[in-house]
Amino acid sequence: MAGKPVLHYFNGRGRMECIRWLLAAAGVEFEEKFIERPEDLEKLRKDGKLMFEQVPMVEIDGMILVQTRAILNYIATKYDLYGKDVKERALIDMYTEGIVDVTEMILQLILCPPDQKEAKISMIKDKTKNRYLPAFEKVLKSHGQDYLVGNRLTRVDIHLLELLLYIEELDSSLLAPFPLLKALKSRLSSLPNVKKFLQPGSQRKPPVDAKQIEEARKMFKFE
Ligand SMILES: N[C@@H](CCC(=O)N[C@@H](CS)C(=O)NCC(=O)O)C(=O)O
Repeated sequence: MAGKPVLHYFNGRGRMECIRWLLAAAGVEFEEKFIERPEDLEKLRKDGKLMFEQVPMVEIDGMILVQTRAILNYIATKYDLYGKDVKERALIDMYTEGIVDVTEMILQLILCPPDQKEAKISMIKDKTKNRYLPAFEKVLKSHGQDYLVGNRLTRVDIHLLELLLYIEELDSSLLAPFPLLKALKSRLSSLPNVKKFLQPGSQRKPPVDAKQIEEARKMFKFE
């Protein structure tokens, strides 16, 4: 039997947190090998484990996978979280890309120069409130099911839950005008695997320490 997947990334959310979320929601236990110093990343590169010299990297089922989307696609397919047919999959992909657009804006906020931060937060709040959350509320209303696509849990519900938690962290009032999204959030939060991952210590917290942010920026050459 294959061992647990091993996740290689730094001890932060970044591009790995959605992978952690999806594995956890599928009820898959995983191990983490944190990249703590530039040498850790260099070693993975020298060992030929990073196809494009980048992380996230996941060792799973005898494969070494890189590229966040490819990793998520594999997990979603393997654990039957990718819809029942090509049409459901098309919707899942479309909704997922919208979620990625907002999630990336929020995650990149920590790397934003202090003098631009306020303007960026206000732009993100505006887009979240007026563009993205209304779009997902509308999907739930017209679809009339407990989940975003089809009538069972798929990866996109998990991606959206992760995003809703980040949005609440940014401003807890943003979700207020969206009753169907709030109901989805509480339904998903009570699923046993999700509930377990919501326990303190399972998810990564945003870095608060300026030194930690600077180190990550240097190590990963963030612009
Ligand atoms: N398209 C890749 C991008 C990966 C990426 O940019 N990884 C960053 C860390 S979040 C990295 O390894 N940067 C180091 C470098 O590019 O040299 C993905 O989605 O996985």
